[in-house]
Amino acid sequence: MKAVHFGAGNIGRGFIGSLLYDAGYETIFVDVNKEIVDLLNARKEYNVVLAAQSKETVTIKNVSAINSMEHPDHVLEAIAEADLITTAVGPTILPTIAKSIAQGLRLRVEVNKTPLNIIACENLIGGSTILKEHVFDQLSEAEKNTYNDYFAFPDAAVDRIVPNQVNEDKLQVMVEPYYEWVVERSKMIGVIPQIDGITYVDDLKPYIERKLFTVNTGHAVAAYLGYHANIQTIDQALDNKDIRNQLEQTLLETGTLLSKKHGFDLEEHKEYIEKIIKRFLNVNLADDVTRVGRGPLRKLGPNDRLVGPAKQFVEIVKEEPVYLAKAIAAAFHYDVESDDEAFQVQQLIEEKGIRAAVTEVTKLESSSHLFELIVEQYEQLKTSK
Ligand SMILES: NC(=O)c1ccc[n+]([C@@H]2O[C@H](COP(=O)([O-])OP(=O)(O)OC[C@H]3O[C@@H](n4cnc5c(N)ncnc54)[C@H](O)[C@@H]3O)[C@@H](O)[C@H]2O)c1
Ligand SMILES: O=P(O)(O)OC[C@@H](O)[C@@H](O)[C@H](O)[C@H](O)CO
Repeated sequence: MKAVHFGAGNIGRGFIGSLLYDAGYETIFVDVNKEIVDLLNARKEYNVVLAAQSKETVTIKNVSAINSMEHPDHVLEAIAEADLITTAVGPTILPTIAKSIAQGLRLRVEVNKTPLNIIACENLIGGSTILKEHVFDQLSEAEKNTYNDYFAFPDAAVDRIVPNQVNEDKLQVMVEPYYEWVVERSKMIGVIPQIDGITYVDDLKPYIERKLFTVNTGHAVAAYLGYHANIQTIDQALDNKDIRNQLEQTLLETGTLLSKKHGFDLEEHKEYIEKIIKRFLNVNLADDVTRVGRGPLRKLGPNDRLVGPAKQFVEIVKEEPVYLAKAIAAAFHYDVESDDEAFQVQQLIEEKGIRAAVTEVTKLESSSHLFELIVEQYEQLKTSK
């Protein structure tokens, strides 16, 4: 069995590649990073190290890679032959890889008319559905009809903290021991892949919202407030009493929303929160706040981990999400120079002011209470810099 995985980065090698190997797949990574691609092809294996005291190491074999800049035609051939396609490139890269996926599917319908599942493993609600839209934008009306019969894009939620890697061995990846991969079975086509570690569910919405609005919302709180307080890593941010309290209160807001919206038992959900906080406290990860805070333009988007639950909290819980508002305000203060999205947000604030920036980035109505709350918190944080 062959899997083609787009993105041989942290989650690609450290999580998806590892589970695919355990399930007996030969994995062909597609990436634009020449150094990683060349190393994968030279060695055909790499190590995954658990960020625990044991430092347990597993060797992932049966892998190779294609540089999509140098050999775009090889990518198409690999897609034509694949039994499964997965991605972990980051939400903003999906439109780019959609072009080669569309061309690969075109070749596939000529040479290998078998069903294929394409699973986007990104931190994004409806990630595979969005990828499908980008792929279908490349197709004619006639092609769309045919391709719907052969190709499926089941949505997924992936959870494993994989920090930036600082290993001498460029292929080695250190990952936390915990992982969860949930895939929407009802949207799949053909034979369901037998991969240990995948939980199949009929409706992904509750699972992706629980993951994004707890793990990633909590992470964002620690990252943006940690950065504001000149703290370097997520575990260190949680050692700060105020940030820890802000994180717990924010997750109580999203927890209240999730239990009201999806019927999660609030007490059980609090245990889920506790487990996540313990994962954040893992000192072996040394997870930099700038990795977790990366891409604030995306993270401040209307449906992402901060504004998404804040809006829904107002609609469903019918109270003011004061802690989420503070986290959003902190994200607007995130001014890491090397982060293109942070630069864009800061430039927007400088040129048009915070009110216009909040409107443009979050798409919130400027007449809403939530909007005022964010601006108010933004001004307050200014004084504590
Ligand atoms: N790291 C984590 O803890 C974690 C956990 C769960 C989900 N995710 C999600 O997984 C995705 C990837 O995150 P990551 O941490 O692995 O990032 P990463 O930067 O380590 O990996 C992304 C990889 O994609 C490659 N890439 C960029 N453009 C490409 C292109 N056009 N074609 C093919 N490959 C391309 C990059 O070279 C890189 O190797 C994101 O959506 C992220 O939200 C990350
Ligand atoms: O990957 P991002 O940029 O969407 O979010 C940063 C982190 O919150 C994220 O990578 C987590 O480590 C991961 O989602 C844990 O499963």
